[in-house]
Amino acid sequence: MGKGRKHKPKKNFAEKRREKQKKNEWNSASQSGSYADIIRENEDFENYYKTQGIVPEDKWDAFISTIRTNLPVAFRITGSKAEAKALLKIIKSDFFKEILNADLDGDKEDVNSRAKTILHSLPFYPEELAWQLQLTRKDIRRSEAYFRLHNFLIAETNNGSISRQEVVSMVPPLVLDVKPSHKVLDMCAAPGSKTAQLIEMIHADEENPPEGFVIANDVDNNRCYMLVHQAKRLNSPNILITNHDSSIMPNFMITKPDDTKDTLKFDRILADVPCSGDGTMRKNPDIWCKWSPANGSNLHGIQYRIAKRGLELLAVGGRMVYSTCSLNPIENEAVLHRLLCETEDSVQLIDCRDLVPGLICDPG
Ligand SMILES: C[S@@+](CC[C@H](N)C(=O)[O-])C[C@H]1O[C@@H](n2cnc3c(N)ncnc32)[C@H](O)[C@@H]1O
Repeated sequence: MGKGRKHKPKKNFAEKRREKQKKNEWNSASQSGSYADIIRENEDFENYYKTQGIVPEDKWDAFISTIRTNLPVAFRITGSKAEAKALLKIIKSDFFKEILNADLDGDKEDVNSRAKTILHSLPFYPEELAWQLQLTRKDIRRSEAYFRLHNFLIAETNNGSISRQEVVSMVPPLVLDVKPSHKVLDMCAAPGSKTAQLIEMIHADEENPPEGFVIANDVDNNRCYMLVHQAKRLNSPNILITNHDSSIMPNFMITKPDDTKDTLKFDRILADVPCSGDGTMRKNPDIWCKWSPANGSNLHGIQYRIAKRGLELLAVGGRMVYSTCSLNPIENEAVLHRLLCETEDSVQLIDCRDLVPGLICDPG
């Protein structure tokens, strides 16, 4: 018998891309690189938002200078409660303090307070499970200690114990207030960082299997594979992925215990709609070069249609969160205003700031 050729199982394209993405996640997170040369100015952007009055006049200068700076990296501690607790202990331990303090000069108190600025937990995230890290790529190159910290975070990301996620992206699932019994629909879910949070919330009670589930949908077939990856990583049997235009999402039919059919209504819906993304300039500085008021206006229609379909699929007494990563009132307040006018008293806007204590925010 001839020697068979040894076939190494080939990694498919998506797997290779994901591996590369994981490695790059923390590298690109520490920023600079190819974006260093971008001039962070756009006259139309400034005129538009100044005229819209999105921040009070006395806060404009602080606002504009902040959005010109790079975004700090943030991550969530994931996994079971026991695993999360163990990792949190490491992050709060002397091992971490030593790493952070190793490169700082000054007296002890000063060093400790500067180390806290570099790595600190987010006040509004429950149980200290979300953290922000203020390190640039330059810091990591410059310091052996930060390089070790960086490698620790990459290793923990690879084994699924932490998920890199922007701070603002953590907010919509928090205010959705998902409980293990809830039927949840995530209408525009890919790449799935918020879906992961929703699934974790469904599994919050580790003693009992949840009654609820998450249906994660995205119109983009390729991006749905990212959702499959998230679901696999979290090992949950309580997720279903669908690939549909959510503005015309069909009804989901269920069979009740008495064998009759009914339309499924959701207790919680997340409409994290496609948007111009101009709130992500600190992470994607190329938006400074591309920004135009038309970007937001062109998206208002689809954003409204997705949110409207969401309300139709929502159970009476349920909660829907509408979110974008745009600053533009045409994509935010105008969509909600239109829906509230059309639905009259059947839909209510609720104040959920009590679910994110310490988050600095203003009413729209
Ligand atoms: C802002 S991203 C969602 C981010 C995601 N929720 C997360 O946290 O990772 C918007 C997503 O909406 C999807 N999308 C765009 N139009 C859609 C539509 N009509 N129906 C469903 N998904 C849509 C895009 O493919 C994109 O993945």
